[in-house]
Amino acid sequence: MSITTSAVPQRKSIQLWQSFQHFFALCKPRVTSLIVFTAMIGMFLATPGMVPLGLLLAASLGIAMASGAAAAFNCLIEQQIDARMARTRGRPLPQGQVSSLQTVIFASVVGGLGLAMLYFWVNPLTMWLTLATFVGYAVIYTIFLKPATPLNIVIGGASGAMPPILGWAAVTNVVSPESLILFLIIFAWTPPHFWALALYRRAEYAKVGMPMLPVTHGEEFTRLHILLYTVILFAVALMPFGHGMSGVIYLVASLILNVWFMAYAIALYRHYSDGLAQRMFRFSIIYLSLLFAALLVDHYWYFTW
Ligand code: HEM
Ligand SMILES: CC(C)=CCC/C(C)=C/CC/C(C)=C/COP(=O)(O)OP(=O)(O)O
Repeated sequence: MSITTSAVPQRKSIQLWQSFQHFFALCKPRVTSLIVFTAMIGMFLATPGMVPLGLLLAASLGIAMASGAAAAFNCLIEQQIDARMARTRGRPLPQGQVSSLQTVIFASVVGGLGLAMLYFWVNPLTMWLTLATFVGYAVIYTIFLKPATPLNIVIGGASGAMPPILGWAAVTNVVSPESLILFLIIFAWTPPHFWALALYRRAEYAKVGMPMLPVTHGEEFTRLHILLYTVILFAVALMPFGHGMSGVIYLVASLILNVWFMAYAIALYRHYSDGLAQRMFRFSIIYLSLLFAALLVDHYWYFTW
């Protein structure tokens, strides 16, 4: 008797935990984490001192919730396509772990709460910019650009590049030239980041009819464009130093990371292999994380000493 009564609540709590995991997965948590990280760097760089803790928490959580909700809408809209690609068929919607209606309710509640938090506890400017970013990714990129043009990720990349602007606006209530420089870094980084993945996943994108660059213009053309965007990224990544936003620590870190990224782009351009494209994609994430971490270390190093 005691075994059956204790087994029921235990099963319930396991089910609850599994549901939480499914909804959490809809938010693309690893991408959202890096997005929030870049937004937080925008907040820290916007002030010489420490960001007030309450503001830091409210802005980070609000941006995380809006970003997670945007990702959930993307999963909802693309569920049929996701079901046909090996990389994405394990997601909660194609697996039937959550329904479309549940996803709409979840994304609306989480996104709405995130935006409300930004409006009331941060400032209206940050809320409006985050809403524009949300629409840019969930609607303009996902519904219109992605199925229509190989420039989808170049134009749509503007949404992914917004978080430092959001973070900066959260602290200062303005869109500053410095935050635009951080935007440009992510904007120039997005094409090599995505096209490296699209190269080794090109057969899947072709199968589902997504007009990604390697599908529409071929592998060699894509490799050349990865290289060209990496050159642009190199120049843009030096702008924080050139503009006087950061010092020698950032300059050295940036030079090392950019030479490394460039080495990948050149190697990929000269001799293509799926393995190399995969390594470059993985490195792109390390690159952006470390570049933004270097901005932070540099900022507080000079502040502290
Ligand atoms: C339009 C712009 C972008 C496109 C098209 C894009 C595309 C992708 C794709 C297709 C993946 C693979 C996901 C998977 O295998 O499930 C990925 C992974 C990733 N992206 Fe992006 N991305 C973009 C912008 C960004 C931005 C702005 C960030 C962060 C600042 C970011 C961070 C990441 C991270 C951290 C991963 C690894 C996720 C994991 O390991 O599960 N991406 N991206
Ligand atoms: C409100 C706010 C801060 C929003 C941030 C916008 C956002 C979530 C940008 C990230 C871009 C992203 C996850 C692209 C993945 O490409 P994809 O969706 O084409 O990849 P998939 O094929 O894996 O679905």
